[in-house]
Amino acid sequence: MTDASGDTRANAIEVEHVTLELGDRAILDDASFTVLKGEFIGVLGPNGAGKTTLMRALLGLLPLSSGSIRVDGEAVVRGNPSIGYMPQIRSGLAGRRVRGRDFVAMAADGHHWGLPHASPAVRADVERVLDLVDAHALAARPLSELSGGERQRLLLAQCLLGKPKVLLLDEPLISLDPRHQTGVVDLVRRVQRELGITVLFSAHELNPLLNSLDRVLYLGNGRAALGTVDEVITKAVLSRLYGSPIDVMRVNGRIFVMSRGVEIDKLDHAHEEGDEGHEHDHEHDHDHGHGHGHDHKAKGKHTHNV
Ligand SMILES: Nc1ncnc2c1ncn2[C@@H]1O[C@H](COP(=O)(O)OP(=O)(O)OP(=O)(O)O)[C@@H](O)[C@H]1O
Repeated sequence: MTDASGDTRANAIEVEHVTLELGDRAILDDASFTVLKGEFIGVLGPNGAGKTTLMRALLGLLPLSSGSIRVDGEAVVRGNPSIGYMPQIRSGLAGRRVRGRDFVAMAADGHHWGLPHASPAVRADVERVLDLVDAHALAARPLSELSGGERQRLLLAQCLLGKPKVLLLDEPLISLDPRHQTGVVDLVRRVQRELGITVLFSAHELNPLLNSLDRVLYLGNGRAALGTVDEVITKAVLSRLYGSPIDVMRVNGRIFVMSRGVEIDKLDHAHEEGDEGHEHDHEHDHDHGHGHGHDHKAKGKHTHNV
């Protein structure tokens, strides 16, 4: 967003006419939107809509077919210290004996072997982030003894190393029960406000985020819509993004997005529950090679802040 004087300093992420293609498919097609500094954005959309792909583009891991992206005023670049990234991980950590504190330290730049080899500056940063997420009690325990919610707390601590200005959190709620989901969302919201940073938090369900998010970025059909819940979670906008008729129902403060009478979250993600074969384990430099079997064809022109 540019004000009358052309000042863009309040912008955390500027996406301008971006097209992102994987294989012969346009995941985003001429999408434009602007996230402001200090916003908590819920990133939603059907399976395969491109939530992970967008994050990878922001990290400079995926070339843009066209358009431009700026993060904190700068063109995207690999290894951008302004960005903290939590990849979508749903397994692999539970079996690890590494202690929480060492696990956090392993994410510090150049300190893949944990605390014993870390510099005083890294050690201090590890303590700072453990404090931020209130994880000192977890720091001495092995990951294998922690709950999913507690491991998420340490993953968040890792993302906060180096004082990033933007956090990209890819589906942190996956595999968590509703109580732990609420705990993770509340924690991210608290830390985000405390530090005044910008958060993109992807999820396949809107309701756990409803009380925390400032705006929603909804992806689908090659398009993106960014706005408040009331602006985006509507029959008109979602029908456009899904490419088929969508109904939106509000019941007791919760919102249900329905397609032909069935809740769409359940349709889209039913196969994920306990589906070991579908797991993602994204590392910064790994290819994102899983397939979903959805056919998203970009149609027409798209996306803007609504
Ligand atoms: N290397 C690739 N080549 C072709 N298509 C790909 C490649 N990597 C991913 N895709 C496809 O691109 C689409 C976007 O995937 P992405 O993981 O970004 O979606 P998502 O919104 O994060 O989905 P989910 O909710 O399942 O995590 C998917 O349909 C995926 O199968």
